[in-house]
Amino acid sequence: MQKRGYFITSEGPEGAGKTTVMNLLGDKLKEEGYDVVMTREPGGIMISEKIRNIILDNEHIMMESRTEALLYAAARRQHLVEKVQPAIDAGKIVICDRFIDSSLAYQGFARGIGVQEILAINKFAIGDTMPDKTILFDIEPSVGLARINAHKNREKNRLDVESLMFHEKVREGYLSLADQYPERIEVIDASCSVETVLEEVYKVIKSQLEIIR
Ligand SMILES: Nc1ncnc2c1ncn2[C@@H]1O[C@H](COP(=O)(O)OP(=O)(O)OP(=O)(O)O)[C@@H](O)[C@H]1O
Ligand SMILES: Cc1cn([C@H]2C[C@H](O)[C@@H](COP(=O)(O)O)O2)c(=O)[nH]c1=O
Repeated sequence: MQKRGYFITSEGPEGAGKTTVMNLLGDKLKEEGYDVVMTREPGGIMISEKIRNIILDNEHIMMESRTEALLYAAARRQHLVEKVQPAIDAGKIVICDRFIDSSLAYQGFARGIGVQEILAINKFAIGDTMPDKTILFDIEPSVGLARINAHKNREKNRLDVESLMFHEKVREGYLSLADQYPERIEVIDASCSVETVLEEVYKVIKSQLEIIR
C-alpha cells in the first residue's frame, strides 16, 4: 500500500512567528531528507491567492462576516484539492500556514458567527481531511501586533487592523480549540526567542514523524 504523507498546520494570532519558525522547520526537515511542501492559507495556488486578495484588501471594509467565512472556505477547498491532498497522497510532508482552526478562531469565535456554523461550511469544503498535527503559536495579541508594527514596510491587511479586543477573542478561541482537540493541537509559547520556539516545534514534529516512519 502507498505510504500516506503527513499534514502539519501552524496557527496563532498575528505576529506570533508562524511563518518565521515554520520556514526554518521546513528547511531543517528538507536537510534531513524529508520531502516537504510549504504552503499557506488563504492562498498557496493561483485561485486561492486571488481570493486572498479579495478578503484581505483594506478597501473591502463592507465585507459581511459570513461572506468572509465563505470566501476563506472556498479558497481552502481549491487549495486542498489542487495542492494539499495530492502532496499528502504522494507521501509528502505538507506544512500549511493556517487552515480550518483559523476560520474557527477568527470567524467562529472573534466574529461571533459560531463554531458549529463554521465547522459546517468547512466540512462541505474539506470533508474529512484534517491536519495530523497543529502547532498553536500562543502569544499575547499585543506582543504579536507590536512585532508586526515594528516593521514599517509590512503592509497591514483588513484583519491586522481589527481592534485589540478582536485579536484577544481570536486567542481565546484558539485556546479553547486546543482544550477541545488536545491530541491534535500542540500549544507552544511563542513569546520566547525564535531559536527556542523552533526547538520546541521541532521536538513535537520529529517525535510524530518517528512514530509514523
Ligand atoms: N520569537 C520571536 N521573537 C521576536 N520576534 C519574532 C519572533 N518570531 C518572529 N518574529 C518577528 O515577528 C514578525 C512577525 O513574524 P511572522 O511573520 O513569522 O509571524 P506570523 O505569525 O506569520 O504573522 P502573521 O500571521 O500576522 O502573518 C517578524 O518581523 C519576525 O521577524
Ligand atoms: C485562513 C484564515 C485566515 N484568516 C485571517 C488571519 C490573518 O489575519 C489573515 C491571513 O494573513 P496571514 O498574514 O497570512 O496570517 O487571514 C481568517 O480570518 N480565517 C481563515 O480561515
